[in-house]
Amino acid sequence: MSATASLKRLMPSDIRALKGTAPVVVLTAYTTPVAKLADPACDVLLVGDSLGMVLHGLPSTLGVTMEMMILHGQAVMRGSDRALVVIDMPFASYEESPAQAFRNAARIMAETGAGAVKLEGGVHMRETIAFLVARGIPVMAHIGLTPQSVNTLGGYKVQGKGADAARLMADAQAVAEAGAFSVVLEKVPAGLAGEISRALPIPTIGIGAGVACDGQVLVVDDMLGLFSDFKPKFVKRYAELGRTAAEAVAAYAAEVRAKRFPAPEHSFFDEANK
Ligand SMILES: Nc1nc(=O)c2c([nH]1)NC[C@@H]1CN(c3ccc(C(=O)N[C@@H](CCC(=O)O)C(=O)O)cc3)CN21
Ligand SMILES: CC(C)C(=O)C(=O)O
Ligand SMILES: [Mg+2]
Repeated sequence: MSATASLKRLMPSDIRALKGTAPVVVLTAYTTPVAKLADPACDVLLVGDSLGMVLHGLPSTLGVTMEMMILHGQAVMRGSDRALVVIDMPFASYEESPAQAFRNAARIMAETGAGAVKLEGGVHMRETIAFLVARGIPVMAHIGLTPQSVNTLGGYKVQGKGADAARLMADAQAVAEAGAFSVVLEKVPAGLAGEISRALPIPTIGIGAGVACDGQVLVVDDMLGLFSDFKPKFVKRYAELGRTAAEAVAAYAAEVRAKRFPAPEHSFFDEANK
């Protein structure tokens, strides 16, 4: 993040306009330091509700609260000045009614300054997405594997296989028609994701949805090798920071125990009192 915010931040309309020109690069970010390092390379920083599992040790995303999303959203805004920041609406903050969704989305926008929210659901969220967009809140949709519905989906399985393909296409068409500026496709067969991407006027952002999507997203801790509780097939590790960090911690512990740390160069001395 530069001290003088010279460049204008990307807006949902800019992301929408990338369709057919350049792939949309999305990573999650939950903190200021990670936002600082990801902002120059990414188009969108997603404050995902995956932060509940990755940062807070929750067993699923269902326990994530509005307060958690706003706190981490504020941290990511402070660490970025170029990428569009999109904040996940947490479980039970939008499903009840369009009015409930607007109240909570407006609070997220007002308290963080982020440019858009994301919510899970297709055909059944059509009315809610249209309600938010009509009232000034840009929405990124999320269909396919929607982790907040893990209990009704029966696990983190591939979605849209066989006869379910038509239903997923209907979800995609519904969120686009409702006014979403982009849609995440999670754990969808690559062929179907390509078909959806060609059919929609808005960019599709894939995670486990193949290379034919208009953009890609990964959880940053997964691709850096920092989160190792599970490794889905769709994750590629671009670094092994978890291993590097564990080795550094072990070296520190050994040096403290051996009285090799701190060395004189890490210590202070008073020449008057030796
Ligand atoms: N760190 C992280 N990365 C994610 O991609 C992610 C989250 N957390 N939390 C929210 C959701 C949940 N997601 C998931 C969770 C599990 C699988 C999955 O493929 N699970 C495998 C087991 C993988 C393993 O344990 O190695 C499965 O068969 O269910 C996929 C996406 C995607 N999202
Ligand atoms: C993986 C992305 C799409 C997400 O929803 C999250 O990080 O919560
Ligand atoms: Mg999410």
